[in-house]
Amino acid sequence: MNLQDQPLRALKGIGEKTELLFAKAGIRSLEDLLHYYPREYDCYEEPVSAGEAVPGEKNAVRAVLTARPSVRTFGKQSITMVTLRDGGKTLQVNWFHMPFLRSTLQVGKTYIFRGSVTEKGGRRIMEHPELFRPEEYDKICGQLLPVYSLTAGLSNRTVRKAVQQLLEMKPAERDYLPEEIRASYDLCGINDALRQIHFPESRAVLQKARSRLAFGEFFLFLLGVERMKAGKNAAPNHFPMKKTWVTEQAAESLPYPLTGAQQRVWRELEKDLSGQHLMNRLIQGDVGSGKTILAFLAMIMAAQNGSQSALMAPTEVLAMQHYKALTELLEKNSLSDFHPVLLRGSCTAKEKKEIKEEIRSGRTRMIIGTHALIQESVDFERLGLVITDEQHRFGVRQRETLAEKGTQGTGGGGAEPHVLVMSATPIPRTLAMILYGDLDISILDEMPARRLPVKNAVVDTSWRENAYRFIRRETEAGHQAYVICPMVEPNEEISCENVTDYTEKLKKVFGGAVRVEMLHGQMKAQKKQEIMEAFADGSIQVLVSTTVVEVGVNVPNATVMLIENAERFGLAQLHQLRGRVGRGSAQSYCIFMQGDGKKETAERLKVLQKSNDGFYIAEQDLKLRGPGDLLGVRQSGIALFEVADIYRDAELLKEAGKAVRRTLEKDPGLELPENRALCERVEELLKKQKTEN
Ligand SMILES: Nc1ncnc2c1ncn2[C@@H]1O[C@H](COP(=O)(O)OP(=O)(O)OP(=O)(O)O)[C@@H](O)[C@H]1O
Repeated sequence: MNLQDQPLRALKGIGEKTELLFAKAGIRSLEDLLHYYPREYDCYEEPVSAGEAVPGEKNAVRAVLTARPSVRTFGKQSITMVTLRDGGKTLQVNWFHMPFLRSTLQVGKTYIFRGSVTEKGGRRIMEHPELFRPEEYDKICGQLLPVYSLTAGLSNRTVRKAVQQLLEMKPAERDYLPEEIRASYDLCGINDALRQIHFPESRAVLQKARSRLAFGEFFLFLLGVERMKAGKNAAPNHFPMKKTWVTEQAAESLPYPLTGAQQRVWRELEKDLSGQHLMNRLIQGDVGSGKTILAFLAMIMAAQNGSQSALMAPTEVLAMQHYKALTELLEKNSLSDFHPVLLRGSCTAKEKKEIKEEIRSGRTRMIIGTHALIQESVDFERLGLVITDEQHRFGVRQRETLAEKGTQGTGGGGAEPHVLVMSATPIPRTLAMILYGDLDISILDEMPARRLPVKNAVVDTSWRENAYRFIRRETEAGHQAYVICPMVEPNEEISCENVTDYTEKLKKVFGGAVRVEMLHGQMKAQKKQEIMEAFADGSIQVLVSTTVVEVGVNVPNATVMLIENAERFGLAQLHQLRGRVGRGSAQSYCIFMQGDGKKETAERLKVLQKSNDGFYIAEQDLKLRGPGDLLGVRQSGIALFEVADIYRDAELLKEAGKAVRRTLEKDPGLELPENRALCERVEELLKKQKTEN
């Protein structure tokens, strides 16, 4: 029987009206119903006597009805009441709008009353309980019963009954998970899982069913991603680039040697750019691992091969910094002819017009910008490489919009460009696959040599004066400091530090010897630029800032980071902020100042004190925040799965990733007979995704 074609009316007791209600909840066929998983489970407790009922909890109370219920009416409202007695104790039971109970309940009979008990003025009251005959209750006692998400008019009982009927028809689905995978991960069959997810025999069995379904969802998704990637990687390279000695020369001109990881990733990039297929790659590296230079080398390689490249940064501050660093690198290597330009929202109309003309005519080969690159109508002459920095700040859609611009090139280059994405969000590889599904992943897992790990301190506000003394000492030694505040200006409703007042305060604390300035997102671009430049060249010693410096800002001479109201930031964000120091060879320090005095905050911040490793911190953040949101990961991941949860099931996700790799190693085209069901299912999934986009 193909459940997909079977309407709900095939079930007894479901008519047109109920069918419409089901449709509102998205259930249109028996197949939909089978996969409409419960939101939670209700466990019918062992009944207790009226005297034993515990306030604050749900109780099932077994009692003999000793008197007829009384009914009180107030206009159209009514309350039906009985009093259950047990020794000297009483329990009052109330129902709303059910006056008929007065005639249906029989004195002298035993009933089970099930509901939440409260205590008011020394009296225990059970409000609006479910009512059962003992023999009826015995049948369900101890069982886990499903609770479904409902729409108005559709009761849980109706859905439950419909599912029960459906399961009695013994629907049999073909299991898409190959036998061998099921055996090695100890997973039950799909039909067992479906039955048990609705009506589990026990909590243990329910857990098994859940794991099986979650694993299956991850497995299918990851396999789909691999197939999609294989398709994308097959796209021809419209901008084949020859390897060039110019990039080697640029790398050699740096004041440091590339780390082993940088060299490895650079070789991967070179291979992609010169290969037969289009590049779609993500570079993932912890803060300060040196991603930027790889982007610059790729841009140089593109320019040397006659293509334009565009680098899109998430903030103006960062775009300016990249522009400056790239310009210096080119000058040093006599490559200024590539003529880099900086396009940002705050350029004047005249500037924008000139820059756009340079891009359109092909005079410039390198374009750095912010969102302006996609917002403005920029025509590229021959866009061969698109780089987005800090991908989580942009959506996938924005990355694609920029890439699409390449296909409209004016100089005959109108074809899909290479795509490179850089991210400092350290997340496990499998999770990265969910977020950046269609990209190949390169990981920079080595920090530049001669970096001393940042020393951390978690303190409360009583330590502030010490912190200032410490900052003064560091500035006297020729170093610089950041102070981060959560707010720009004072706000009566939120008590936390703000950049405006704090800057004034520090100016007074440090006097004229130390230059203190502020930076925040609401300042004019010109002012921001001046401040950043003055901080970068060392003429400002202390920069009081909001989190605008969080991503990518690079001033290696800064050695102190003081974060006020550290409790207001997530661990991953604090790690990013800390990443602004420890970028040079001097010892750096990060002071997390806690303003809320809470023990939980101190515990959370200790994770940062313990480790400087972004991957470890991201993992702890995932664990601690549970259903929180790590830089938008949840939002992007949540809609994909019905049972699986990328946080709670992180381990399963990892295992599913391994299983996918194993399956594809054995059978890359999914052509073996045992993988037929799997292949069909994945194709279905990909087709569905395509039509949804
Ligand atoms: N191999 C290296 N050896 C020493 N210093 C390096 C090396 N590679 C890069 N650097 C320097 O390290 C600093 C950080 O590099 P970069 O800004 O590229 O880091 P990032 O990975 O982009 O970090 P973030 O995510 O914080 O932006 C820069 O000052 C850069 O010049």
